[in-house]
Amino acid sequence: MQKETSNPLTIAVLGGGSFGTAIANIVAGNGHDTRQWMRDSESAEACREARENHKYLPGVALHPELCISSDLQEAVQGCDIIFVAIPSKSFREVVRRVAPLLKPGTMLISTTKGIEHDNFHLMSDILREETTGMRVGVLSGPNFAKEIVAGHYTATVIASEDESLCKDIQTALHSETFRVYSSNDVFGVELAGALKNIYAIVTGMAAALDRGQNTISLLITRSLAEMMRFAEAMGADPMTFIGLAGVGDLILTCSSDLSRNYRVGYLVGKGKSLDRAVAEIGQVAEGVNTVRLIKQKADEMGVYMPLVSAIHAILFEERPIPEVIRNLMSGAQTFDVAYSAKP
Ligand SMILES: NC(=O)C1=CN([C@@H]2O[C@H](COP(=O)(O)OP(=O)(O)OC[C@H]3O[C@@H](n4cnc5c(N)ncnc54)[C@H](O)[C@@H]3O)[C@@H](O)[C@H]2O)C=CC1
Ligand SMILES: O=C(CO)COP(=O)(O)O
Repeated sequence: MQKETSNPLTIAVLGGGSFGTAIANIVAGNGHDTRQWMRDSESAEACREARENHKYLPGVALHPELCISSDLQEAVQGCDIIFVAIPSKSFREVVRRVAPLLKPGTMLISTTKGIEHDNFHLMSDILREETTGMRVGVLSGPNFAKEIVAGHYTATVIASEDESLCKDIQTALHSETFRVYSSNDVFGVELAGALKNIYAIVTGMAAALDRGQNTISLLITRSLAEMMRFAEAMGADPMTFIGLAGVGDLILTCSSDLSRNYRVGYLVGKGKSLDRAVAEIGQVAEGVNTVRLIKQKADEMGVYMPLVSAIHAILFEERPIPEVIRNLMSGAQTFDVAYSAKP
């Protein structure tokens, strides 16, 4: 359905996958001049002709006014807002290509829940490093692309130190079924989105091993404790983790096989190799790389993250699952809640 907007903007979405398509459909539906860029001209042509992104969101009609292009310059020219929905592995390469094509003051919004391979740069770091004079934000929350396009009531978070950017993104994305909350803790929101993928692998594995709801609840709650402990050690605000981008996305991703990360864990739990599981899913599962990076960082900083160590041991150290579970269950029994509202 087309919504009238009093302030139509020019918006590009970079990335031809499921989340890029979902975001592009929302903003086009809100009456903005919207272009979706995908690198492959054949895929762009197929989406244009069928008015459907058959590979990533089969059966979902693309908005009639959404313009799909494989020409980067055409897609981003004159844009007020650019959403970057490119997997972390290729994020820098795409931002570097797009940087010289932007007008000053463009709002650049990452939707990517990952950490750059081989270093510890988050996507907003890359946006700042590769461009000058742009306004940067991060979008993250409990947001399965498939449920967004199906019109399920959904909320997300826009994080930026730039308050007016937050307002503009809230207005551009808000619809009858989509709400956008704001935060000024960019690092916390972004870290939460990346970290929760690890724990979705863990709970997917627990589901494959036929563990019940007690186990899932234990895992989700202790995952949150670990995420907050790590966030605090890294200088983020742990309270951000009790919001939509933290516990909201953690519950979502750890409870549903719509999550690719959960499915990786499930397949490994059923005996498949990690490579086989990733190949079978055929879409990005950011958590696999994030496990490696967080394990390394937590070890360097001396942060206690038993679930990260456990899933790392299973995925990358060829340790048998029963042995890893035994170790986890025999670890020290400490305080439940380490944070207190009392002064
Ligand atoms: N799918 C979802 O429900 C959600 C995904 N996200 C995040 O959004 C990011 C993107 O995810 P999806 O769209 O779901 O991934 P996807 O696997 O569905 O699609 C990724 C897209 O990126 C493109 N791509 C890969 N390398 C590229 C390159 N070098 N240049 C240009 N394009 C390239 C692929 O061709 C594909 O179109 C991920 O970091 C994910 O964590 C965030 C919220 C929800
Ligand atoms: O981040 C997501 C939902 O909020 C999607 O999770 P997956 O990348 O595991 O599919």
